[in-house]
Amino acid sequence: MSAPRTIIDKVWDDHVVRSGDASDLLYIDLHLVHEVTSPQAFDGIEHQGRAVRRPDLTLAVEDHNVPTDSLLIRDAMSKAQVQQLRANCERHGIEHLAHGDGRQGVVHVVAPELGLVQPGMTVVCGDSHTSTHGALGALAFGVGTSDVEHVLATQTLSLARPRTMAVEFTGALPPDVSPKDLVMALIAQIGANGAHGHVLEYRGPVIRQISMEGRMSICNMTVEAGARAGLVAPDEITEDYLAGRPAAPTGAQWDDAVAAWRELRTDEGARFDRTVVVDTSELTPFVTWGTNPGQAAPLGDGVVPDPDSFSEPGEQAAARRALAYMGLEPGTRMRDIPIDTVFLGSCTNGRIEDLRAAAAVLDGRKVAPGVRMIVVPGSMQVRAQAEREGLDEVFTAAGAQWRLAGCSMCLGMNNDRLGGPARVASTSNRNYERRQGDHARTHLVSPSTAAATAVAGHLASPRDLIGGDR
Ligand SMILES: CC(C)[C@H](C(=O)O)[C@@H](O)C(=O)O
Ligand code: SF4
Repeated sequence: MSAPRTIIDKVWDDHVVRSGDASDLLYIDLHLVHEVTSPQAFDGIEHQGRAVRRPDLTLAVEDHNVPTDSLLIRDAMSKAQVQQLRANCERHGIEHLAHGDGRQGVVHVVAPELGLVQPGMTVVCGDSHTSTHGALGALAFGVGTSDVEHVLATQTLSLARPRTMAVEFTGALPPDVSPKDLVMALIAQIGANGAHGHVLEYRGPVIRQISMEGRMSICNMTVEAGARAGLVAPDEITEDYLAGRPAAPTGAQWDDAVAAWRELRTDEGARFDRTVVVDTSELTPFVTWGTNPGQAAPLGDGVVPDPDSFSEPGEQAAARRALAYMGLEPGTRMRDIPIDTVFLGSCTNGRIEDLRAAAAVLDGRKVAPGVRMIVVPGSMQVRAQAEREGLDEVFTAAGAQWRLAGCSMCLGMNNDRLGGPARVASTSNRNYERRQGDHARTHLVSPSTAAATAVAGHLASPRDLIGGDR
């Protein structure tokens, strides 16, 4: 009998075209492309007179640069980049979802909802949050532009075999703790670089209860722990999510696929290079106070930490710098931090369940005076579903703006970039300095925390609103 293997090793081994000492050449089953990291890659292959090897395994989506308040791209640079993507896709016969297409959206929301990502696949994209797709049991990596070129030309990629890490969420799951809070708690526990060089398998009883959307939020933020990728072994939740999606297999092929997916799990006794356990029983919603996703505290009783309380000099310096940028004083209770802007959206939390969670909190309530909230569905399909459920009306009645799909305020590559000083509660994944605007201070939060914060005008959880202004 062969030695027990992790699911990570199984997917890897299944895709090795050629093994080498330092790295293996892997076959790539799905290549996702967006306008920001692909222009030079297309230029590169054209310069060498090469064709795209498998246009049929490639999908392009416009997301980073598109405005979400209109279909008209006013910014000249954004327009040029989007037009270049369209021209490249046309020349190479690649399916392309343009701004205005009913399936357009953030690439990491779009590909799973079309059923393109399936268990056991390898997926790459020139984008760090490609890790999202691990939720479906795929090995999904973000790559750089030179790798995008390599994949376009050959449908393969040379990669060093990663170390493996098991992340076990154990314990009861408190009702107000969302998948976003779980992954923020993990990153706060191990640090923003704590999983460097690893691929994670999320395991244990808690992950089994979490929906596909929630698993995507968790896998999405895996890169914020420094990991290359993270995945969840497929189960019935995965099968139910995929059944009936446009690109999912049907008939006898579906039955064969499901039989194969059921075998796709870590063998008993397989060794991980590292194991991390996160006890979820005592968690409360998590929010960041600093300028990397690991600089986070529980909203329940958390305070802005004193930089001197960290043991490492590097951490102390990072905390000092973060507090200066964020304009925060040590000892301030997290829930006392006032907010003027709320962003609900992104590939972390722009899915239908995220919008439902926020709408449940906003229903019958109002966004606080002086607070601006924008709600940006992760895809046009999410937008349509939300409208079928009347969620858009809940958002607009509360005073929030209801937008088209795109990356929007997650990062400043479109006209949702914040011009002046702002303090933002954001459901996205990065709180780096200047990411949302030159003077923007970002606090990462879950969708329900974002909604409660919009109502309260300061960082707050839904529980804080009870007995309040309903
Ligand atoms: C623009 C792109 C390369 C970038 C990424 O790789 O993640 C962006 O999506 C982000 O979230 O910062
Ligand atoms: S939504 Fe944000 S994190 Fe996701 S791909 Fe777009 S910019 Fe990157």
